[in-house]
Amino acid sequence: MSQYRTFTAADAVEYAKQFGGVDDPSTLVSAEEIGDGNLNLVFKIYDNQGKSRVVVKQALPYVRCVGESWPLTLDRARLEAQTLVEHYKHCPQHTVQITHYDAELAVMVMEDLSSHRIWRGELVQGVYYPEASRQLGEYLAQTLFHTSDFILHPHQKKAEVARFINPEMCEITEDLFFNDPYTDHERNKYPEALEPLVASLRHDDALRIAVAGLKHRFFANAEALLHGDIHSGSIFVADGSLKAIDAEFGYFGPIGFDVGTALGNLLINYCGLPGLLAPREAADGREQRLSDVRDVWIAFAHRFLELAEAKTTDVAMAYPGYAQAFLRKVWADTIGYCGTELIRRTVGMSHVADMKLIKDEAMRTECIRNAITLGRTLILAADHIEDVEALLARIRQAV
Ligand SMILES: Nc1ncnc2c1ncn2[C@@H]1O[C@H](COP(=O)(O)OP(=O)(O)O)[C@@H](O)[C@H]1O
Ligand SMILES: CSC[C@H]1O[C@H](OP(=O)(O)O)[C@H](O)[C@@H]1O
Repeated sequence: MSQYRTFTAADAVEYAKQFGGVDDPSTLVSAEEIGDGNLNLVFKIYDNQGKSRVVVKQALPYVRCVGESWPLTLDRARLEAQTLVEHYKHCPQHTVQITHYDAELAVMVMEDLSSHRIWRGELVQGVYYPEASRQLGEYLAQTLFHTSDFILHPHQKKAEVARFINPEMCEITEDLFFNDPYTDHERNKYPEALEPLVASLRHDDALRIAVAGLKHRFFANAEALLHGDIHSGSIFVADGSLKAIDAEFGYFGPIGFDVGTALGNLLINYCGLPGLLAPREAADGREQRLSDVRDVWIAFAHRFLELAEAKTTDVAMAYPGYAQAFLRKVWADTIGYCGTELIRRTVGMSHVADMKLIKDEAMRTECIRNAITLGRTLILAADHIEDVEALLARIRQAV
């Protein structure tokens, strides 16, 4: 018989007293459910001084933002905890620490990051963290390199691919990224005025073939243990600090998917800023986003190459020039997946604050139009954009 029950705040406090790793558990007295994501319950546990001490996160047996009509595997809590534990091993400075996990209850206890703020919230308000993009590139390079064939023994790699098989969560991505926005799906949501543009996506053969290729590589290319949903709402920032959370979509997939998702969210912000801030601040913010895109890629690629040079264990893959050749493919994937993130966040069901918070309806529609147009441009041009400077030029040209 399963022990699973959905936690109340009181259950979360009791659980934290037992498994929170707090010196004096009797000081833990209350909990607040603060989940604002699409899927799970998240409780902050407070002590008798009103200070939050640890976080307890529990998976629900369904998609929170939809309800019980969309059941979802509880095993996602295991996948999230194990992905974050694995990433923490390779990049502790930029990964939230998971201190306890329970499969039966689909619960994990983690480090409280109340001293940080969710990056998306800061980006929409125009608050700039100059080190965040470089730190994100570092997180991506360390976690993706150290879980790839460059370094893992082939037997270990295959065992890891099996441990992180994540079919139900991958199916959500497969549908929401690569199917829904390109079909007339009931989950899609976009301003009526954009119907002709959205309809044109469905009938664009070159686009549909490029998206099919990206989906095929998402199915087939087990290159590294991805975070699987590394958007700006899954990243906490503070002065000089960045921490990734929320890795329940973790599985072995194409490296460019993680890098592209990260860049895609910076570019959604780039497209939304004119509707969020006054003209001068919006222009400055857009320049910062472009330099963030450059910094993420450069930090990622430099560190990945450095690690490949120093630590590659496979004889064939260690041959001089191979890592550079591999990164050229990752670059093309990155641009393509970045484009699909822009489109799925504006045409599909999972909209984000960078667009939702734009008050003026006409302006919001224009910003969404720009994001869709940019997404399409990037998917179509992915194999032809030489380097990051050429990418920035394309973005400026497109919107
Ligand atoms: N370790 C943490 N410390 C403090 N707050 C957290 C922590 N983890 C999550 N949160 C808060 O809970 C919210 C939802 O968490 P998230 O992991 O994104 O849930 P979901 O899986 O439902 O998307 C975050 O946006 C953040 O505000
Ligand atoms: C039906 S899940 C939709 C969407 O929600 C996830 O995001 P988060 O867990 O950060 O709220 C993920 O991006 C999914 O694609």
